Amino acid sequence: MSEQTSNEPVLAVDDLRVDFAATSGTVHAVRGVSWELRSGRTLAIVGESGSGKSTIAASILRLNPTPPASYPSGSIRYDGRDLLTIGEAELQDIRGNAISMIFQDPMSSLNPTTRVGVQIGEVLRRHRGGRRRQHRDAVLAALRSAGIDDPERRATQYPHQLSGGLRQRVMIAMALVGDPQVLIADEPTTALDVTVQAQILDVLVELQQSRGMALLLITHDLGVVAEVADDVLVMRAGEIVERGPVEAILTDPQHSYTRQLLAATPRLRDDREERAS
Ligand SMILES: Nc1ncnc2c1ncn2[C@@H]1O[C@H](COP(=O)(O)OP(=O)(O)OP(=O)(O)O)[C@@H](O)[C@H]1O
Repeated sequence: MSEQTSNEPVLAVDDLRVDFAATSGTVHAVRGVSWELRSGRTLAIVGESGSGKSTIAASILRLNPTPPASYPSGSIRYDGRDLLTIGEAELQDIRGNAISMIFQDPMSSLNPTTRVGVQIGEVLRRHRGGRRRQHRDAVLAALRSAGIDDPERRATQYPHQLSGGLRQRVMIAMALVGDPQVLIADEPTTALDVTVQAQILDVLVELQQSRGMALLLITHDLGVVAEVADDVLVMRAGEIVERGPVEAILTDPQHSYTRQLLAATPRLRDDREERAS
C-alpha cells in the first residue's frame, strides 16, 4: 500500500450519485455529492432520516444492493483506485482491513454462535493468513484498545453474554484489528443509552487520535457531532446543503435547514441560549 501524506485526502468522493430501483419508481438517494476525508480528521455527515447518509457510507465499501437494484456513479478514490470500479477481490482486501465499518446494531454483524475472540481472529486470518491462534495477542490488544477490561475472559464469551455497550466495543475491536486507515461509523451510538453513548464516543475519539485514523461518522444527532467532529457535511434529500468546520456549523449556520436541525437538538439549543444570554 502506498504511503499517504497527511495533506492528501485518504478518501475523495467526486459527484457520487446513487439511485435505487423501488417498486414505486427510481429513488435518487444521493444526488451528486463531493467531499474529501483526511488522515487524522473526523468528518461527520449529518441529516434527517432518509437524507442519504447511510447510502453514502455503504457506497464506500459497495454494500448497497447490486445493480439493477441500485446504481452508483461518480467516483470514490482511495489509494489511487476508484472503489466503485475495482474488482471484487481487490475490494475484499480493502474491506474490514484498510477501510472498516461499524454499524448501529452490533448483533447484525456478529455471529451469535461464535466466541467474540474467534470472530476477531478470523478477520486477521482472512486478511493476513496464518492460523487464528497466531493472532491471539493482536485480538486481545484490539479488545483492550476498544476499552474492554479483562479481554482474556471477554474473548471467550458469545455476543449474547455481553451488554449492548460491550458488544459495540467488540465491533470496534473487530474494525480496528486490521489497523485501518479509515473507520466508517454509521450511527454507532444510536441504540445505546446516554452514558454508554458517551463512553463509546470517547473510545472512538481516543482511537482516531492515537492512530491518526480518518473517521467518517454518520449521525442524525448534532450533539454527537459537537463532541467528536472536526468537519461537517449537512445533507438533505440526497444533497449537501452546508459544509464546514464543526464550530462554524454549530455557532453560525448559514442554511435554514442546518438551523432547523440545531433548533431540534435540545442540548445544543440550551448551550447556545446560555452563551447568548
Ligand atoms: N435498498 C434500498 N432500496 C430502495 N430505496 C432505498 C434503499 N436504501 C435506501 N433507500 C432510500 O434511499 C434514501 C436514503 O436512505 P438512507 O438510508 O441513505 O438515508 P439516511 O439519511 O441514512 O437515513 P436513516 O438514518 O434513516 O438510515 C431513502 O429514501 C431510502 O428510502
